[in-house]
Amino acid sequence: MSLALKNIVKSFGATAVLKGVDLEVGKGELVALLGPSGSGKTTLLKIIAGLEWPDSGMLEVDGENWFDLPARRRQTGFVFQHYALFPHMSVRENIAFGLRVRPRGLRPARAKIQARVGELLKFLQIPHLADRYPGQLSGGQRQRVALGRALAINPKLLLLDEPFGALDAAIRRDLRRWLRQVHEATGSTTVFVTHDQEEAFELADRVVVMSEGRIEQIGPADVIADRPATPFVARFMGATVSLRVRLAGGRAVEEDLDLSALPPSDLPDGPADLVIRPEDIRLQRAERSAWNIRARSSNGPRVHFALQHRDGTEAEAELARRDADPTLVEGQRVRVQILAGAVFAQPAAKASAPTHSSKLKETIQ
Ligand SMILES: Nc1ncnc2c1ncn2[C@@H]1O[C@H](COP(=O)(O)OP(=O)(O)OP(=O)(O)O)[C@@H](O)[C@H]1O
Repeated sequence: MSLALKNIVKSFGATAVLKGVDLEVGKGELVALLGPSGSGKTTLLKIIAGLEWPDSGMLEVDGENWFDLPARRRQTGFVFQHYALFPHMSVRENIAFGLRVRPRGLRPARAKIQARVGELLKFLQIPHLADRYPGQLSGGQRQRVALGRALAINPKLLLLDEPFGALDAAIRRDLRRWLRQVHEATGSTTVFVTHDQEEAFELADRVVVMSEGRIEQIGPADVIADRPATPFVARFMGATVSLRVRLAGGRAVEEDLDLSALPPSDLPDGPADLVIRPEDIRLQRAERSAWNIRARSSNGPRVHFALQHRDGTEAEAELARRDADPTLVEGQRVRVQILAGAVFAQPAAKASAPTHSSKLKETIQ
């Protein structure tokens, strides 16, 4: 099935949590909702599941208005991080639960339920755990059972909220691969929530980046990483350095920065923000430069430089230890070369803010 959310608005009291969300998910697609804590991901997922209601907006599934359907009729399977397994039920009973509580008329016969559970145990590679209780399982095994419980009803739509959130990194990686295989085998349309970029990028066909109740960008992982649509997405992807530059004839220019490696931009001339990953900055000793190294520190394989311009502007660079010139020490003046970065026109209100070289000019005058 495919789903379309249209202009979803939701507030809790005075707090606007979703501010007009539009999203389409295609049949069989695996989509990740990615964003910082509080951006509205879980609320959006709950609205799709029928566990929360929006103030306004539409949810169409295969063209049908789902806001007319109560949660139990929506045939969605969900795994929420805090939606624990029933501790007094065995694995087999937990997986059967969703089928046993289906409304009369939709509930399969007992033998059918047993057969479906047997099938799922095999599919999830956990038949040996069938008679254990949740308390006798590892975290990873519990998540497999939780997914089994969600899949039992043959959901039209699978909704997962931080499904591997509480597990350690190695188990998360294994489960991710496994979930991708499960998704490919079932073909179910899946929406999952995560704040872990790696998880979103490895698993999803498309990633939806959310911030403060809005969608900032929707796209495949490589497009989000290489062509962030907004400064927020660029920063969220690790571009933590933001510098004011000027655009002139499609090129970013700034007196004290070497920007020659940046591709041309099609933005109009004028002030702009250049958003850069610290690892895309190269430094070279240059005694007359306006930039100097304020601090150098290291975290094992990486060396981190805190940089400061004469006008007070700050930036940071990070290099692999083997690439870091040992003479680049605190107090050293350096030429700053930007190898890659995303350029954004400044919003009109901010357009009059000085670039660091114009601030510098004001200081000199
Ligand atoms: N039932 C509720 N009552 C009041 N406020 C709520 C409720 N549920 C969520 N919120 C608020 O709505 C905002 C968005 O919450 P939501 O759980 O959707 O964000 P999220 O992006 O999933 O965050 P996280 O990654 O931390 O789970 C938060 O500010 C949260 O405090």
